[in-house]
Amino acid sequence: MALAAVGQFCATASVEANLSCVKVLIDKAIRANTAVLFLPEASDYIGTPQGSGFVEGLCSYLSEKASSLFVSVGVHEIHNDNNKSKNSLLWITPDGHVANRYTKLHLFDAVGLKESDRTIAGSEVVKPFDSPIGVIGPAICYDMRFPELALRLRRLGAEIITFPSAFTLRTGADHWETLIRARAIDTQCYIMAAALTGRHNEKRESWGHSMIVDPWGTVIAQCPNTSDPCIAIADINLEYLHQIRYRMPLWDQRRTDIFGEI
Ligand SMILES: O=C(O)CNC(=O)[C@H](CS)NC(=O)CCC(=O)C(=O)O
Repeated sequence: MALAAVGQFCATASVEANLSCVKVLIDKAIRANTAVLFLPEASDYIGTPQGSGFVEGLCSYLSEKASSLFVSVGVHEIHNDNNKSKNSLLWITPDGHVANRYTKLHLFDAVGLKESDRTIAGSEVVKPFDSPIGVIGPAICYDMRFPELALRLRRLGAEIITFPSAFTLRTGADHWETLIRARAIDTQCYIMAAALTGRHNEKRESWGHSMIVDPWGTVIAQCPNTSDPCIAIADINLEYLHQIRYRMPLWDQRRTDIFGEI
């Protein structure tokens, strides 16, 4: 049995307050004996940041805990181009070391938001990497609307796909659960969808509904509808995953002769 958690909270512009929330979530995940904690996109701040040192603070807190918890967290990373940042996902080992990083490929320029004004897009798919719960393929939020990325991650060996998010209220209500379950069903992967929730500032509010979906598309854990920091936990059962892939062998049936290799 390997337990994993998705964490949810309401990030604001205060880096320090957000770090405090994340520490609470780390404590909860350790107490629940989970192997990995998945945190939302932009866990360091939403809006114009006040303060800095989020990643350093998270890493040193985690290493002080001397637990076996791994953490996946979405943050803004400095980029030297026009004061823009990268929207990145970091994979942090229990000793507080950043061992892997993915930068969001698809920026959210839609429904009145323009992420590309302050963000540089990534330029590569990151090869899925080993973890105590299985092989993880990294992706972020709006990336989930481009199924070719999730399919590529599956082809490269992913058993688990991450979508740390900060979905808008409207698109969240209409699309969030459907998109996540569709990606789980078409990749036959576990999906870890940790999301920010609540009102971040006068302009932004997020949908929340952090969830874990299994490779059959069933929602097996979901955070309650609250702005308080909380986690949802599920068992990641790779035997079950392999059964599903064996009984419905989509990957042997792809018409690569017609559509090419994904
Ligand atoms: O802005 C930041 O600091 C952090 N990044 C985000 O919140 C991003 C870009 S605005 N949000 C999304 O991608 C929402 C996607 C979405 O809601 C959908 O696909 O419907």
